[in-house]
Amino acid sequence: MSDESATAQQHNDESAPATHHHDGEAATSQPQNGEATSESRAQNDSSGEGTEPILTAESLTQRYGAVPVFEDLELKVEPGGFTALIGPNGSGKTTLLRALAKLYRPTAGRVAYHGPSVPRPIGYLPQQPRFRPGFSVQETLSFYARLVSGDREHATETATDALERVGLEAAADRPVEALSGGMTRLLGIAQATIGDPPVVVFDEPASGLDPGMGLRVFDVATDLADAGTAVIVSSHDLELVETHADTVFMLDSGDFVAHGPPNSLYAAHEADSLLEVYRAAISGDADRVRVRGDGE
Ligand SMILES: Nc1ncnc2c1ncn2[C@@H]1O[C@H](COP(=O)(O)OP(=O)(O)OP(=O)(O)O)[C@@H](O)[C@H]1O
Repeated sequence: MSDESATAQQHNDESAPATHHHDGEAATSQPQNGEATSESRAQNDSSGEGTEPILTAESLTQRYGAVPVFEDLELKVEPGGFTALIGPNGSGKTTLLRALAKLYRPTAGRVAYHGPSVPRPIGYLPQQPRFRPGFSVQETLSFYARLVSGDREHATETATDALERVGLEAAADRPVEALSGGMTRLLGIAQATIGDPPVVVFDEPASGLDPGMGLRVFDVATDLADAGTAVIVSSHDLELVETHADTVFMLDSGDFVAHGPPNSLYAAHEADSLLEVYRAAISGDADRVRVRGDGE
């Protein structure tokens, strides 16, 4: 299967059509306020103080030719934490998330998974999930379930559980090519959680979604974190991030320019919102996309 979101083990082509993929209409989504959930969770500081990390990046460096995307990044992710990665377009979020999902070998440094030995340690939602047309939502997820566990008998049940997790069960029989963008992303999230990986990495899961659906997606991620999964999410929606994330990493010019729980970041930057922190911490002209290697 070519979908990188499948087993998160050394796949390289995120955009390659997989054996299955998606598009969808939202099933009923009743947005919940993720803030209370986030607050009720322990404040996990991904600096790793006090809790054993489940995923670490050490001296992580990625270059394309001579052009660096990031250099010597250090990162620790704890079980049950909601970690958000934010930063300007082109700052390297997708590149970093794919490294964290162990989908490619970085130029230097390493990503290490320290969790339990399971068939699927890390689930991954690509920025633009695609599924092979001609299959229904249920068939698509059943396929992934068989792929991850090798268990044909329980594949349907596993697929149904994953669909219910994202509220997409009403679309179970719909062909994946007949799903809306939001439904497709929900299917991608369901796919990424097949096999209950201890770590999930979601690349811009709320991108292109209406506000209710975006909130729903972040609430699903919060539920996963509450259940003990280490959740790593990139997003440009700073409001969703500040109401859901335990820890924020702000990536800019190849470095983490801010890192910590939202409240700590407000205090450190004398800010009242993540947007204010973002404006204070991110360098340069906010009106222009900075292209790495172009004058940097
Ligand atoms: N395969 C590649 N070859 C060369 N350069 C690449 C490649 N993939 C990414 N880059 C460059 O690496 C930088 C980081 O890209 P990346 O997609 O990781 O950024 P991002 O923060 O996810 O951006 P966005 O918020 O726009 O999705 C960009 O300058 C991009 O052009």
